[in-house]
Amino acid sequence: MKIPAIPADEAKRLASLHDSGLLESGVTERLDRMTRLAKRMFNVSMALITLVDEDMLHFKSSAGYSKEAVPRKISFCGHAILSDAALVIPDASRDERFADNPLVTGDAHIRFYAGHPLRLPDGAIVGSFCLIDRQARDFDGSELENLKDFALIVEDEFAVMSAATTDELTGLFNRRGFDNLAKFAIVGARRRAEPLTLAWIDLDDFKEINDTYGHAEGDEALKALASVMTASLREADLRVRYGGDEFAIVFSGTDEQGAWIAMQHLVEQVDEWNRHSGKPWKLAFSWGISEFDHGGSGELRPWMKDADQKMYAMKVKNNKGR
Ligand SMILES: Nc1nc2c(ncn2[C@@H]2O[C@H](COP(=O)(O)OP(=O)(O)OP(=O)(O)O)[C@@H](O)[C@H]2O)c(=O)[nH]1
Repeated sequence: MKIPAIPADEAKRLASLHDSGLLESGVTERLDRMTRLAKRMFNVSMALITLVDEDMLHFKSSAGYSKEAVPRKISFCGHAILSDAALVIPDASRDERFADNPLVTGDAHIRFYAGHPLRLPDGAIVGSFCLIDRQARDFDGSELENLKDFALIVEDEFAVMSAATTDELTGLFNRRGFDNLAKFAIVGARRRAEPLTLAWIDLDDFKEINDTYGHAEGDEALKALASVMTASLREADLRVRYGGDEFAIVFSGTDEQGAWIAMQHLVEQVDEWNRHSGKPWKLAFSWGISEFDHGGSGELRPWMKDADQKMYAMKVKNNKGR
């Protein structure tokens, strides 16, 4: 069996996939309609929209298949993301790359596979639109064109999904993105019995930057904080501009102490930015952190409120009361 190679731009690809929020944003009816339609139209056992992360193949939508994920190492889609063109395997049992693959020899009994890579708007190939059948079959040129059209529609859908949850100015998740993704982060943390910590951030004296130097310069300050956040935090940390000069970070697999260390690092990086920015104003913020209470109600709002109140206490303490 041939294990899929790792793409040359893997780190960038994974960063785009994680930033897109697609892994956490759950199933959507519009994608399900596409896989159901493809399954019928091509008359195959399964039609899938997959996402390939570090280790696993995730099913963003699946018609005819009920598993949540399979290891990337044995996946067909791990191969499909390596090229711009579709990967077509008429009979996997006769293909040396796949003949002894457990998905071919085992219960899944895959014979035919056709997968078209799926790109995000920034060009990163994050998964594939694929058709699978339990019988060997051919796939002609017009079917290939149809498969490509399905893939292009899904790419448009990914772009819309990502635009709806992205803050245009900073590129971070927006309020809608936060509301969707934080709920998934809670569900995941509960399932894995892992800590989850929220940081709430509010810029200090931001109105003064706007009033003294103009709105465009205020926008520069918001963008600067976003880029320092992106550079100083881990890929898996969810970075959000909640609105105005309010930002949030969801630290997965991190307790309050870990989040505190990450926030200290962010404060240092912002200080460093201030030293070299050449701007007449300084970036400064107040912050509060709150670890998710697994024994509590499981609700998002009380958790946000707790982090916001701690942020506000810091603001008052620093004589920066609103
Ligand atoms: N430039 C710019 N300003 C914005 C944007 N959204 C909100 N604002 C402004 O952000 C300011 C937020 O007000 P405050 O929260 O009182 O700002 P502050 O001066 O940081 O107050 P403290 O939090 O008490 O330090 C308001 O002046 C809004 O007009 C934006 O997208 N761009």
